[in-house]
Amino acid sequence: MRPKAVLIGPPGSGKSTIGAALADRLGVTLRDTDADVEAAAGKPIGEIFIDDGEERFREMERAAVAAALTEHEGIVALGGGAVLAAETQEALAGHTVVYLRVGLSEAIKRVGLASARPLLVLNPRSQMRKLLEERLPIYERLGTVAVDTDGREPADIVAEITKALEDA
Ligand SMILES: Nc1ncnc2c1ncn2[C@@H]1O[C@H](COP(=O)(O)OP(=O)(O)O)[C@@H](O)[C@H]1O
Ligand SMILES: O=C(O)C1=C[C@@H](OP(=O)(O)O)[C@@H](O)[C@H](O)C1
Ligand SMILES: [Mg+2]
Repeated sequence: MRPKAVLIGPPGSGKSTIGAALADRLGVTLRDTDADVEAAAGKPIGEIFIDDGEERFREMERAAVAAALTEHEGIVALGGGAVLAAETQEALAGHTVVYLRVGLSEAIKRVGLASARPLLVLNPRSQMRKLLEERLPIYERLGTVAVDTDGREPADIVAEITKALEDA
């Protein structure tokens, strides 16, 4: 069993939103590993960070990603930081990995200032800039398909991904 596509990219790139629309379009279901971690912990990600720390969140995230990649046949959306784990980088080999590109300003606009994302609560703009600098090379390397999302409607992005999957 393997997903039709795995979505990666920074927070605000649209992994969860585009993932749901893409799954709809393909008549399959979306598995969002952030939701899996929340279900396993029985609390929102913000609370996991506060109560248990980021390390514990990353440990749960690695397990959620490993399970989704082997159990799910539809679309899988990862959390933005999941690709930092060497184990996850290795597990993604051989999968169709769609990298959703987003620029700093648009990512900030999308996640908003009152972000539910614990890493972006303090100084969201500088945190996002740092995060992009660290991660962009990883996303670029792991993505087997890369799609620009700035200034584009979800439907347009979904159409491009669908076509890329057909051509693959
Ligand atoms: N192409 C897009 N254009 C405009 N807004 C978008 C687009 N993609 C996502 N969004 C919005 O950005 C926010 C973050 O999207 P989300 O899917 O949660 O991103 P991610 O899962 O990558 O962090 C949501 O409010 C969503 O509606
Ligand atoms: O970039 C990150 O490290 C994170 C991104 C979030 O997911 P989204 O990318 O879906 O926002 C979530 O997993 C957590 O807040 C950590
Ligand atoms: Mg998401």
